[in-house]
Amino acid sequence: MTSTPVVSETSPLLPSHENKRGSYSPGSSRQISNSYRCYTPADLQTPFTLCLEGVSYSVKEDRGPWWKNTLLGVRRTKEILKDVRLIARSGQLTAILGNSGSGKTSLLDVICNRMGSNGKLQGLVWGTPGLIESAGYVIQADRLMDNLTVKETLTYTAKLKFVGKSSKNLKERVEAVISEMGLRPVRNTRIGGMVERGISGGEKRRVTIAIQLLQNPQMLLLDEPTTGLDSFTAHYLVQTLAELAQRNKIVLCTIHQPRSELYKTFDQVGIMSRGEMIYFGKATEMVPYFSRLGYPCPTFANPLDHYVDLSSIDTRSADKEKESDERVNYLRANLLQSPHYISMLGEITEAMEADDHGGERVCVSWMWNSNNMLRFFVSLFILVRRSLVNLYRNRSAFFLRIFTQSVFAGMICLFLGKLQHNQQSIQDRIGLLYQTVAVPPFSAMLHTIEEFPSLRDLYYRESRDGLYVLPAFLLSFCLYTLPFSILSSILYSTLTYWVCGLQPDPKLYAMHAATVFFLHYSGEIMTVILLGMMQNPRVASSIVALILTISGLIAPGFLRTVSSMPEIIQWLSWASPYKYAGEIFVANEFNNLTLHCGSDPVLCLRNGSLYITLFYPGALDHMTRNFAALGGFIFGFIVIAMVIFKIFGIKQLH
Ligand SMILES: Nc1ncnc2c1ncn2[C@@H]1O[C@H](COP(=O)(O)OP(=O)(O)OP(=O)(O)O)[C@@H](O)[C@H]1O
Repeated sequence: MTSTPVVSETSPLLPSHENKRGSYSPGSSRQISNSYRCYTPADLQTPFTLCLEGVSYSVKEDRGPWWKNTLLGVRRTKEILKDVRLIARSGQLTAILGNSGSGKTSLLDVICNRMGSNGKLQGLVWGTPGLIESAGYVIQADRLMDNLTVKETLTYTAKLKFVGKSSKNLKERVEAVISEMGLRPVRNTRIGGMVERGISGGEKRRVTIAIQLLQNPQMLLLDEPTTGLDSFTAHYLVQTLAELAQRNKIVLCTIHQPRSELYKTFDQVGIMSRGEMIYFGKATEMVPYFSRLGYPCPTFANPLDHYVDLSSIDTRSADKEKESDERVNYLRANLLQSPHYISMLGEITEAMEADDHGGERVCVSWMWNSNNMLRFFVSLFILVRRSLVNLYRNRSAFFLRIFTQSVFAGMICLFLGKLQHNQQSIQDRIGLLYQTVAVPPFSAMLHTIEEFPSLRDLYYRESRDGLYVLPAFLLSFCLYTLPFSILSSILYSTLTYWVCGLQPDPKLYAMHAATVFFLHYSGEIMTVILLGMMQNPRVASSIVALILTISGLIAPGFLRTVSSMPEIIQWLSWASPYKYAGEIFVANEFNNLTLHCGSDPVLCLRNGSLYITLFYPGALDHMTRNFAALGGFIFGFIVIAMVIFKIFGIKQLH
């Protein structure tokens, strides 16, 4: 097996997990070389082979109450895969079956090097050079953008995947994949979501598979591709997978409750229990094999279902568990001694000995072979455009993004009316400014909570597929929300400022609107930070709401003068954008504001500047500092978001 190296180093923009990819597992007895070799698809030789030799995978799991885990470090090791051996060759469709929790998904994760960081892998995952690195992995859930059509979904993915390729080539590839997956009739139909119906569940699965086929992988791994589909659609999908395999690909899928006819569609079947293989071999030999062991398949029973049940551990009672445990041990022991399994072990050894790459790590060059800077900016542009198109198609969300703040503003205007210049109007002004500090970040949070989680989950999948890197994703979200933030802030400010009658000076108005924008935008990014830490949007929104409410209470000084607050709270207020925004609003509005005294000339504030002197001393001199601080907060929040996503990593999605 020879191949031509094309690029000798991986890209610095490559996500860290990409750099770790290699044909050899950490526990491998073969030596792992530090150098990378890169291949173009043309270098990937046929036939392709995937071998697993003695693969065991375990994770550290928390045990007992959290405080014990945290303080005493009590963790137990959980074995997920035990001594798994298998071989799959191009042209074969292999199905991995097993009851829930038997380790099917973990097996695919291990093959594709997508295990979590708390896992320990032993044994060897070996593939023809470039095979594993270029593999397509179809996860259980369809993470797609609801409002894009099938063709648009594939076109955007192709653009992200093949930066620098001509649009004619991309179009051809997209059309080819659409035809391959039988999506022609729905190519211009929207994907659809919970509210607006689009293509069917089976078609969504096909789109998810089509995405992986864009790069024409030689190996396709699918985690339960038929889950949630009716039996006809599931059958049709598995037939498609068999056709894909016939095009010289390795297709390996885990599957739940397949129809009995599918039994003949699979070339190989693996049945797992407790992380061990109970059967691995040709599908057609499965029934005779189990029959020889004394477990014939009853007439009219689905052999796949029957033998999965047979190899499952029944935990309903201690007796049943013991009995099923003994049966599974018996089946496992027999598999290890069976002639077809022993001959497969020989094939594994033979396939790996034919490898002349000596354990070097490989990468596939076409994923990252274009100029990195160019790739970064092109992916940024595509991501922004894709998000905008997706949002624009959802008219209600699109208009809400622009006008929600204006509705708030309208309510405030209705409530306050035109502000007077009497003594009571001081209170009215402070009330208006308090709302102006509180509303923008809150309304930004509402939109981000609605839109960001699905984009984030898409990022988790697409970055694992090597489409783009974290900075491109986060910056694309910042750029995508920027025009909405600007527009809705201008609308909000214009309404409240001119209808309520704040100081009629265009320069002061511009400063007021800019401050509203800074607050709105910082609310967006603060929510992104929380959504990077927490998967559950409800928890994230509660925490953001709490932070915003507390900040609104203590930082701008509208409810209680800052100087009269306990010192610790005064210090805390420095960490909130509200403090700086509050000062700008007050300085803007109260400076040289003429106020009438009415009937009581003694208890009277004739000039707003006095209000500033009393309650916001120095606010007029701090204007530049305050604007710089607001800009700094936005920059800081973006940096924190990057760090948070780095720390919390790319979630494993199934
Ligand atoms: N990172 C992890 N930490 C702790 N336990 C894990 C981890 N990954 C997998 N497991 C456990 O390993 C076992 C096998 O999980 P896996 O998802 O591979 O099963 P499965 O056969 O795909 O199940 P299903 O058919 O329900 O999806 C389960 O008990 C699961 O809880």
